Amino acid sequence: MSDLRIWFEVYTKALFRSLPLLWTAAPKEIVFLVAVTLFQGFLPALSVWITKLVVDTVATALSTREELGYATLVPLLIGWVGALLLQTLLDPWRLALQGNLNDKLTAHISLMLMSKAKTFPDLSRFEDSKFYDELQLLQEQVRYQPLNLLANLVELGRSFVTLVVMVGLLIPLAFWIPLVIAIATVPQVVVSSQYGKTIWLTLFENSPYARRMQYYTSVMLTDSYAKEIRLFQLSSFFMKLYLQAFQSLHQSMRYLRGKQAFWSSSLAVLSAFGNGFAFYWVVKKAFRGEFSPGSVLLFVQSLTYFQQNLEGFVGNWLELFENVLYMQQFFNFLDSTISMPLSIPGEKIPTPIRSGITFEKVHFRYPDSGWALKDISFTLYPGETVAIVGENGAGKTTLVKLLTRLYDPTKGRILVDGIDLKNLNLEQWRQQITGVFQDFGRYALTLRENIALGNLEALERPELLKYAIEKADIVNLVNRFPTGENTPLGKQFGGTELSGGQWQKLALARAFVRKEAQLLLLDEPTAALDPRSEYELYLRFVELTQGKTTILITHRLASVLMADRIFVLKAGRLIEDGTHDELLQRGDEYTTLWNMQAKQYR
Ligand SMILES: Nc1ncnc2c1ncn2[C@@H]1O[C@H](COP(=O)(O)OP(=O)(O)OP(=O)(O)O)[C@@H](O)[C@H]1O
Repeated sequence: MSDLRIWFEVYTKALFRSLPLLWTAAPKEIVFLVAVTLFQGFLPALSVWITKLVVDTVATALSTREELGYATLVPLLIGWVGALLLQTLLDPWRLALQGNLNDKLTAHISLMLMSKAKTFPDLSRFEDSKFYDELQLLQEQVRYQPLNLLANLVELGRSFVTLVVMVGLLIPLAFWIPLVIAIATVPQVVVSSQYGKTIWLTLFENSPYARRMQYYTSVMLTDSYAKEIRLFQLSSFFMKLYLQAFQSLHQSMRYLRGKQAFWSSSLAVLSAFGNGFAFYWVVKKAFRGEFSPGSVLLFVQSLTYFQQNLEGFVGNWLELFENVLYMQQFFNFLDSTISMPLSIPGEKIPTPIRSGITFEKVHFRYPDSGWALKDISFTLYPGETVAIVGENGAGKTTLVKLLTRLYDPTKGRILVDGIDLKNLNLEQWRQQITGVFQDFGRYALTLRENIALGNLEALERPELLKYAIEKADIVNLVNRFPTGENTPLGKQFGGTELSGGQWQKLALARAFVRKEAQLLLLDEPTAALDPRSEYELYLRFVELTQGKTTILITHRLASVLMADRIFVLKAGRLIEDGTHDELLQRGDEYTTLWNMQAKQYR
């Protein structure tokens, strides 16, 4: 019982928190929707009442053998047709209002989701699969859950109005009739609500399956995988995986939905008995002449409306349940604390950095994983270029993630001119960094915007854009397009598709457009470039990195010759540190790697 009470409290809290939030999204549409729907709630009662009047007038005329005059009939006819017409006329307007409301609610909630996501400064949330599952579910259902919450609430209101008016019509005949029918319906409401809750929670628990289904669909239906799917003939394989995930999800849902339907339909029999009994009672009374024919008609119609609206009421109540649970999950997301402690406003960034960036016994492990970095200590001196080499999985990219504070070290510290990175203002720190990640973005925007993402000022400063274009050596590429910098890129919205290497050059331009950054991070920046482009880029390397502290991660050892120092990482440890010549003289890991590559060229 106390469990039920807690549940009820959580539910009502989420409901009442949702209302002001939805209200701010579209107050005008909500007012109109409520007004139209509630007004529609009165209309059935109006037509039932007019029908009764018509029947009674006809019956009296028949018994007294009087002529029915137009003066009596026409107002009744107008009233009856008017009520019917209003109901039909208002429906399209209600639908149009709901459409507009849905657009606004979806945009409002989606923006709130994005605003919250913006407050996560690190990557840990996005790499936590449970959290990611929940976020996906919220995002998928944003198009209908908030709207349905309002629609169901308003419908509840409408059904309630109709119910109250029908009760008003029924009570003069027999006060106990609505009471009996309502009581017979209560068990159905309670049981259905319980199942509604269980079904939603099960859906939530099973969201990894739902996400897998979505993933397999995207593998089959998007262009990113189209080549391999066809070459390796993988369609059936992915469809099988999809079916497996579907069956796991569907099995538990089907069972619960079946149970819910069984109990709801069984309990519906109870309310049918209530109705049947009331019907028998009224017809008997009419036979005895205690009720007029109009009253019998009024009774039968009111009872039908009463029953229909009661069912509608229960249905809306159940759906509302699911909608509120969605909103509750949404609020859980909004209330989730940020995963990284931030120093606000934080200490100012030394400009320029004078003594350097120091890693002091830094250890790092990803959540639920082993150590990715162990006991790393070094200093990056201002203006120097350090190349980091090492096998796949050695920890090179992780090191860059710590430097950009996409994660904090698990143990140890990173110091910038002696100040702990955690105490610096994060936003300002990131403004000091530029670079190219291994998995750089390919945005479906114009070429100009793709570059300016590195420094949005460039949208208004053509000279800055020109500077980045020249530095990344893409003047010819830009000039090749008739629309130049304004050429839309990416296939998503019908833009021009670039080659892998051209995209990478664009990513380099994006890095260079952040001209004032002190730190340049290049994680495999030439992996997709042709030998000539790569050669030309490295020829200008000194000029490109002028005035910046640079970290270059690369597997092509020829390019590390540009570096002042080379770090060799192995299984998360920094095992060697020195110039190319020093490391070759030492004859350890670096020498082995160097000789392996040199042999290939020979
Ligand atoms: N998001 C993550 N969650 C858990 N483990 C991760 C994550 N990213 C990387 N790792 C693990 O951390 C280790 C270091 O990975 P990292 O990406 O830093 O290697 P790398 O040296 O950059 O490799 P590569 O040369 O292949 O790019 C690897 O064992 C990897 O499996």
